[in-house]
Amino acid sequence: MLNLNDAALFRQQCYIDGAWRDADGGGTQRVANPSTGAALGTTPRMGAAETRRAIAAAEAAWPAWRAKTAKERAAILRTWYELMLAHQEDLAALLTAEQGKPLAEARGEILYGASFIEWFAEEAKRIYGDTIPQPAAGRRLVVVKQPVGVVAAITPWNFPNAMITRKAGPALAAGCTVVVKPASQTPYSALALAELAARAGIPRGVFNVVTGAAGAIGGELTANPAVRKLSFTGSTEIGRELMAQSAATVKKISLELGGNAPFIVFDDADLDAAVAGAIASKYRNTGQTCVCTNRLLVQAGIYDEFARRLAEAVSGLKVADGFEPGSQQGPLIDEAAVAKVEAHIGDAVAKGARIVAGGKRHALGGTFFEPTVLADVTPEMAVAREETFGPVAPLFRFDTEEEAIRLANDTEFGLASYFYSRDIGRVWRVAEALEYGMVGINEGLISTEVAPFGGIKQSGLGREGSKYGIEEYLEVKYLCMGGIGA
Ligand SMILES: NC(=O)C1=CN([C@@H]2O[C@H](COP(=O)(O)OP(=O)(O)OC[C@H]3O[C@@H](n4cnc5c(N)ncnc54)[C@H](OP(=O)(O)O)[C@@H]3O)[C@@H](O)[C@H]2O)C=CC1
Ligand SMILES: O=C(O)[C@H](O)CS(=O)(=O)O
Repeated sequence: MLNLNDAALFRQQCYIDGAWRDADGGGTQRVANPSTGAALGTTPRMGAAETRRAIAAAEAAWPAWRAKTAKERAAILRTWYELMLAHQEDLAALLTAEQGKPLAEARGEILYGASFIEWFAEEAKRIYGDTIPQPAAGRRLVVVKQPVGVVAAITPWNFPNAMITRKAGPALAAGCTVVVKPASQTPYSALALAELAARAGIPRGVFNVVTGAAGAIGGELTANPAVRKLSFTGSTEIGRELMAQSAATVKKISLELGGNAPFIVFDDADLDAAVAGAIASKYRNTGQTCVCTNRLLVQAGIYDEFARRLAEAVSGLKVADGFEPGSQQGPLIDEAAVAKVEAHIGDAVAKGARIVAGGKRHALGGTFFEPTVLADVTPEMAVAREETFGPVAPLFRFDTEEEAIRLANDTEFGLASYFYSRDIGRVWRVAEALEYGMVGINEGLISTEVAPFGGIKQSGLGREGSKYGIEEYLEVKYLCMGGIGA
């Protein structure tokens, strides 16, 4: 069981209108540790009725929350941030227990998640408008920005803390109120955030967490006209559905969806740096991030040496329960994730790829999997088109810069991309030619609260973090004042 310093952070009820609630019918859903399969506890299996009440609470809380000054909201958010830091160990333990990632990564996620609250506490005070030179005498034109209203946030299991704060931070800073539906596999991080929100002085109804039947909850969140904004992070498939469901009430929408990140290594790259970057980009969270490298495109002249060095480094990664000291690769989230990894490896090998590291379920059993490197991978293989979302690094070979760019862009996704080169001309040519929302240049880890995170094409809409992120939660209002005389 969990040994938290502050047991009150482990919550098995939903948080609605400032109170801890069970589902109307008392239904619950089991939450398990993906490493051991052991039950951690349950959370309420709520549906449309409870969600309606959460939305009503958020709507009722909105006028008072938006009426606070930016400085007042900033101070409360800052307190929430400081509480997250003070409880980092407990939040990290909850996260590793329910999601499986190594404790070191979970601690990092808590800091990353908290950084969005810190950042947007500051941004709250910088929501500026405009004055516009009047086009006609006697008028004055002004632009102001106002909060969009009640926000629905639906978040995935792979970053159960940071994907919530990356939405709630700007939303609350802008003066909006929020209803969160976390992933059913990882609800406890969200509920702990609600407990700390209450302690921080975030008023009842401003921040709500509902767990349960995704379709029913999502159906209410997307259909209820009181919800004016939907922010979703998860698969492209579900993102499309939610976008369609939101159309009837014309909601503002932000989507952070799937990816198929290329990682290009040119022959002028620093190979040690490229190997380190590939490890960081590919195997973080056991390959379960939307910005993980999904395809490695390696120039022919250095292909064999890069493959050798990468296979050697990957073979040294420690696969272990997230709580085991030194663990670098935790379990995959569930059996379906393992099945997808096995299917991608099987398809590639059947079509001529070679396994140069790993390649099968780990001896630990369960959903642990050997970190894997595949060589001689070609565009006909499933790994070229589908997001593996697991610890598999498929190596494709290319000859020319033009070929690398064509291969890299040959996907409906456009979230993150990476390349390694020390040629300044090539760096600018390739960075400008890649059709992605984000480009790592000689860097494998690029996510930060200060930069705009997001994709193009079918990887999503909008940006999270940075000065751009708060715009997603604001409406622009134009004031035209007449009758002012000469
Ligand atoms: N671009 C990005 O930043 C990210 C993208 N992803 C992508 O998401 C996928 C893996 O994450 P995963 O969590 O499985 O994605 P899913 O899209 O299955 O789930 C994401 C969230 O959506 C909820 N959900 C599922 N179906 C519905 C529905 N019909 N109506 C409303 N909500 C619904 C889930 O609830 P429940 O858990 O109850 O099913 C969960 O909270 C990968 O493709 C990955 O690339 C993941 C993280 C970040
Ligand atoms: O959910 C994800 O995969 C995150 O968006 C990736 S990151 O922001 O932690 O890099």
